Amino acid sequence: LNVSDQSLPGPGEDYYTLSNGCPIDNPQGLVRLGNNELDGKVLLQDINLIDVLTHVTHERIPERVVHAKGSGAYGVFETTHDITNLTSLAFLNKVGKQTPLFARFSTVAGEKGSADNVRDSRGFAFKLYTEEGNLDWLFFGAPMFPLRDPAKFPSFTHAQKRDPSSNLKNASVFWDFFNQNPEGYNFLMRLFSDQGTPWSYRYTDIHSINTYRFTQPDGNFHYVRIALKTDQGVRNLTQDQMTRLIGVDPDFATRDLYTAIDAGDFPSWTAYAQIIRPGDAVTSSVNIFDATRELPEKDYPLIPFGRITLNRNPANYFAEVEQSAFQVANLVPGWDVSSDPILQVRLFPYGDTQRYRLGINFPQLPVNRPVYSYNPTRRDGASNILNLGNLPNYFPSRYGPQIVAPRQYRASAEHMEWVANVTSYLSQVTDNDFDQPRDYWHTLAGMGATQQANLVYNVASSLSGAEAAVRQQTYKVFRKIHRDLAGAVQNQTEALVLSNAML
Ligand code: HEM
Repeated sequence: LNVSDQSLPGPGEDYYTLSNGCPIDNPQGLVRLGNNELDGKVLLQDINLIDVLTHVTHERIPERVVHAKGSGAYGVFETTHDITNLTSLAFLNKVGKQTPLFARFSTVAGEKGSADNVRDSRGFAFKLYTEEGNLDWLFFGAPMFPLRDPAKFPSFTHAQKRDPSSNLKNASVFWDFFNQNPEGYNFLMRLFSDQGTPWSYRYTDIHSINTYRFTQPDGNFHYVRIALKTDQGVRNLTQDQMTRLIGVDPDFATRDLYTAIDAGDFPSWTAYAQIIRPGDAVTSSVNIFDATRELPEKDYPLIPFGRITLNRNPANYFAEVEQSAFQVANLVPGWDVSSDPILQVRLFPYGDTQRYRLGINFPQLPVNRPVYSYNPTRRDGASNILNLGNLPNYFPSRYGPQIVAPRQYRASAEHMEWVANVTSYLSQVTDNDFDQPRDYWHTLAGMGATQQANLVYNVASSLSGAEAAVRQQTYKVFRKIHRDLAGAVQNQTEALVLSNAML
């Protein structure tokens, strides 16, 4: 008996059954007492009815607390350049090597049924099924994150979501959060430019944001940030195009990805690494462990090393996309985290929420399963499918497999020794936090005649929904970035407030 194969109807098996496989001829019928057309009592004996009703009432599982609306696809990572001098990652050890992967792309703040094309960040998660285990990449569209202090994550998440009282999105709360935490304005500048409303997932560049480490078995390592540049070209929507599109097709980005792959028009991204030598971390122009900061391409050029192509749609959305589970903690030899506090903290919540969302045995689900995994103490638990058969549940054991060649993961960790005082740390906002937003304001001017104006219009559309005190505070923060930007935002927002009041 192969318990991992689900039996689906085949030729000659086209009949309905109870959940135990017992054939039934009338699955829509009712077992009841009484023959009268309108009058009869349903019996508990109606096994089929009780089974199908209890199944439907148990259909829903918790949606992801963030990134709830998403699309998935299978594909392949192809190594295009030799970077074995930087990392021992097995899937990069030969030019031309192909590694299968599963990807899930998402919006961040909206619920599972929310519209795709809203102004929001985009999440891009990849599960690379490498020969040395699953490597998960959980990246963003923007090259920076709004936070560098992880304990702010729950407030940030709540401020973007629905008000606990009205159950409405609340512009005052959203802007107040960022005014209290202005290190996030660098991220806001991207969010409120047209980059915040990408045409669809296929036309978006992708960034690791956090600094990771490319490692070697001898303990050497390089810091690295990854950029995946879309081969389709970047394509964004204006605010008005977004509003119209959401009205016409709230699932546009989902449809765009699915239909492109279905038609054989496979989207792809070129993978680049930005490398920082360990000794350069302290002299770098930006703090490489600060997730609110972009790592400038002029200082850290993009080194190409691969291509991701998506080429197959999932057969079943719930089984494969909804139940997919990506974790920063899914590391493999040659790849490791850095001291970035956001990244360090991200090692914990993904597995934790997935144990709640999917149950303890979620790594056994086909989409999450690595090519090989073995630890005899990982046993039992709800809905266990594999459970290592008759192998002993302890180790080492004379009754189990004899492990002949233990492999090490993260060998480089052994070479990092720390002696330090325990401190309570909270980062401070300084003028430096406004230099990248200011640079971006100037960059927008070079990106096309309307780009600065679009950002101002996009901010005004949102900020005009906030209370006067929050608006005034927002103008103050924008003034730290650029007087022209602040002036334009103030004029347009207050004009919108006035015209809304007259409606
Ligand atoms: C303190 C910081 C962060 C925390 C606590 C956090 C937490 C979470 C949680 C709880 C989920 C839902 C996971 C699930 O239900 O399977 C999630 C999803 C996700 N996060 Fe984060 N996150 C943080 C920062 C980031 C950053 C900086 C990035 C990108 C660079 C990121 C990318 C993603 C992506 C792509 C997903 C969606 C995964 C999927 O498609 O299933 N997160 N995050």
